[in-house]
Parts: sequence; C-alpha cells; structure tokens
Amino acid sequence: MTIELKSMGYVRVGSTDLDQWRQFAGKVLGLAEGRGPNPDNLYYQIDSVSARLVIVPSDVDRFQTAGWELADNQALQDAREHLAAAGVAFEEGSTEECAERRVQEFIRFSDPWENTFELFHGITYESRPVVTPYGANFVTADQGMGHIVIPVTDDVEALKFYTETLGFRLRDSFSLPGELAGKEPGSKIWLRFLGINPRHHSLAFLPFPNADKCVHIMLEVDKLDDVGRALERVKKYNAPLSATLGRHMNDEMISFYVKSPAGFDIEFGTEGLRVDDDRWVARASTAVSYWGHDFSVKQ
Ligand SMILES: Cc1ccc(O)c(O)c1CC[C@@H]1C(=O)CC[C@]2(C)C(=O)CC[C@@H]12
Ligand SMILES: [Fe+2]
Repeated sequence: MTIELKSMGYVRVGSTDLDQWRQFAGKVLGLAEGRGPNPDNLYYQIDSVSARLVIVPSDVDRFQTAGWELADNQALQDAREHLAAAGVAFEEGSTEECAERRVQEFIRFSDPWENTFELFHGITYESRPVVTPYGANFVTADQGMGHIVIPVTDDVEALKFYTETLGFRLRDSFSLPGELAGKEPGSKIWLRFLGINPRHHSLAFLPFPNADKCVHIMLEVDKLDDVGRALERVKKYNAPLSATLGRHMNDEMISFYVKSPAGFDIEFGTEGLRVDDDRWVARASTAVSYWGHDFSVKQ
C-alpha cells in the first residue's frame, strides 16, 4: 500500500498586510479574486477550483501550508493508515477548517524538517468560468495547481521520506557543491525533483536550511505571451524580480521568479514538460537552465 497523491491542490499564506497581497496576486500575477467563508481572508482562483491560494491575516508574512489532493475518502483513509504505520503523526482538520479550505476532509502532518502539509479530498469548484484579470489561462487539471520547492537539511532522508512515505516519484536530480551546506569540499548535495502526475515536478527540495519554509511556488500559464505580460507588470508595480526569464533544463519551463510579500518567490512560467510515468526515467540535469534565469538580480 502506498499513498497516491494526485496533485498540489491549494496553498495557504499568512500576511501582515493583505493590501500588499491584493496588489501582488491580483495585479502582478493576474489571479482572479474570489470569495470564501472568512471575510478577513483573500481567496484566489486560477481555474474552477473555489480557492487555490488563500491569504490569511497573521502577525508574520510566511508560507503556511499546501494541500495535496487524494482521489476520495477511501484514499484519504488509506493515507491515514499508511502514515500511522510509518510513524508520522497527523491531526484531523476540524469542520470549520474544512469549510475554510472548501474541502470535504483533510489531515495535517509535518515532515521531519518542519514543513507542514495537508492531505485532502473533495475540493469544491464553481459553476461560473473563471475570468482572470489579464485573460491568462493557468495550466492545472491533472497537473494540479503548480509546484513547490521546500528546504530540507538531509537530502538522503528527504528522498526516502517523500518517495517511500508519501509516494512521490523521482523525476530529476541536480547537484550543488556540498560546501553550500557546510559539508566537506568536493562533496555533493542534491536538489531532487519529484512528481505525482504528468507535471514534471510537483515538489522539489533544496538541501539546505532556509528560514522560510518555502523557496518558491510555481504557477504555469498556457501562453508565452502571458509570461511576457506578467513580467511587464512586475516592472510596472516595482515587484522585486528574483531571477530573469530563462528556460529550465529539466522541465523545459520558460519562467521568471518574483519575490512575493511573504518572502518566498513565485515562479511564473509556461511550456512545462508533461511526463508519462510508463516511459519516464529519472535523469540528472547538468545545469539549472538552457539559458537565462539569472538569480544574481535578486536584491
Ligand atoms: C533547477 C530548477 C529546475 C526547475 C525548476 O522549476 C526550478 O525551480 C529549479 C530550481 C531553481 C533554484 C531556485 O529556485 C533557488 C536557487 C537555486 C536553488 C540555486 O541556487 C540553483 C537552482 C536554483
Ligand atoms: Fe521551480
């Protein structure tokens, strides 16, 4: 028995200044503001799902959690048994918390590096088509909301945890010099890219500590023009660019990175690779990008 995650379903972020997020999510990223049960929160849609990105008032600006989607109640029950057998503690989401996430049921757990995630089923979706502010169409459906990169401190244990315990599949690896993590010169640490659906990676981990529990979240649109338009809005609204436009080697995504009000980056891209698990073999990329992605612009 293994957990069968379907996709990344939603992301929740704490904010000290919701107006900053209103401008960033609505005007810079071009997400559609929706409605939800708590009038104090901001709810964003990128497709028919009621609430993909939720901004919650908080005394700290930070990533809170992401929800991973399971097929149904039976799959969530299997996941509870699997986590219990693996010795991973979890909590049940309350009725109010489920209503707030617009899901039928969820559980919450932490990985060994204090990254908190949720597993859910039964997300709600809206009858009216979503109309985003600048007309971009986001690539979701079987590929989910996008991908997330999180920090871990032990890449060997993290690969075991995310593949054996949570059922992610290894899609690509990229090495960095061990010195970056205080290891001996000449050693390597591994950035691992893991998938659960045709999206090349839904989760990646960076093998060194980061005070923020999120390095970046990637959102994908279906046209290069909408990446270009978003990049123009980054400049127009003076949002801090973290990396220039480029094309990644492993998933072939053309993207740029912009700093969100929570401190982590949003990667905004297009043309990400779809993979077929029956044919895919895990590879090891030898560069971050074919071209571009200059991270030295980061302030
Ligand atoms: C290498 C790579 C391929 C596809 C991606 O979607 C993707 O986000 C990345 C990683 C980019 C990554 C980063 O976000 C933060 C700074 C990083 C860790 C580096 O120092 C090298 C790779 C960079
Ligand atoms: Fe990424």
